[in-house]
Amino acid sequence: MSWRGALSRRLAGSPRAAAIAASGVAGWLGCAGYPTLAEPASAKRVDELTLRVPPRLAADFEAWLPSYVKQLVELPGFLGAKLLSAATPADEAPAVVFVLGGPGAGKGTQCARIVEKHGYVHLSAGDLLRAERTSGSAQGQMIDEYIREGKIVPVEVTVKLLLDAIRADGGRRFLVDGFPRNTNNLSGWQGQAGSAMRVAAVLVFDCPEEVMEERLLERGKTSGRSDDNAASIRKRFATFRDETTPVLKYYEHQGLVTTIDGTRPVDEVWADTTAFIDSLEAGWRRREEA
Ligand SMILES: Nc1ncnc2c1ncn2[C@@H]1O[C@H](COP(=O)(O)OP(=O)(O)OP(=O)(O)O)[C@@H](O)[C@H]1O
Ligand SMILES: O=c1ccn([C@@H]2O[C@H](COP(=O)(O)O)[C@@H](O)[C@H]2O)c(=O)[nH]1
Repeated sequence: MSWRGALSRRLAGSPRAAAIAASGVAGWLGCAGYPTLAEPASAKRVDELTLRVPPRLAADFEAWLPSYVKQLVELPGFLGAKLLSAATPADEAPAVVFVLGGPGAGKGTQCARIVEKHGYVHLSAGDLLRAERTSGSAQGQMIDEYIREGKIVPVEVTVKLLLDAIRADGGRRFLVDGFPRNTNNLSGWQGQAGSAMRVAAVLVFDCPEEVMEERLLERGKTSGRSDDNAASIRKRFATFRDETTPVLKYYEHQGLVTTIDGTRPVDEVWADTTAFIDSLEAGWRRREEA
């Protein structure tokens, strides 16, 4: 499958910008372990740029690569690159902060404090899935198996639960905790929620596996969670490393990621977390006043 997009039209007549964009795209695809750029833009005049993508990845790429490329060509120095359409939804759309990090990194703990101090609405994708699992719905058993195995539930299920919760709440500032977990989640979100929601930031809690494992085993003594045991924890770590890392890379390239060291005591992590939310809010206020 070849992917062709608006990039070529926007870059027509701007070979320098195209070459930079091409090497950026190729570098990123390479470092994510995906196939590299098939036809680098070396011609004097660039009318079209083609990326070859294996069929199993085609749907993912179609949904989110174009928006990534849009971000790329907006960077300063990309001479002549013009957007044909807005890269981000209107500012009026409800804002979402994705909260990511390995299992046990402290996402839920910090989110609870953000809710209390800053008034955000906290939606944990894992909590929504656990609630759906016990609701007696037909898909409950399927969700149960995925969670136990540390695998990622099909995106249609998760995005529907998230969007239903967002719409039911009607708020303007949401913390979406533990999502998107893989590139399929990302494309599903962009397809179903992309135009209605604004991803304002991605907050990542960084923590080594040994520390997270200790926390989860301790939590497992009382949590009642079917995946807080040594075997499931190992699988969850592997899923995070293999599937969530490319999502983090994607948002890093968009300049949306803030990483906080989650290894420290809760209060120290919180000091950085609340400072981050304050700076996010200050940025919004400045934009509103401008
Ligand atoms: N900074 C910290 N220091 C020590 N323990 C912590 C810290 N943050 C959270 N914990 C504890 O570690 C466990 C996991 O924390 P938490 O549930 O917030 O993580 P999480 O990232 O949301 O996990 P999961 O992805 O598995 O839901 C909890 O028992 C929590 O009390
Ligand atoms: O977007 C998501 C979020 C979670 N899952 C599944 O749930 C478990 C538990 O998630 P926590 O964030 O630790 O509560 C996770 O291991 C996945 O199996 C999911 O599929 N998609």
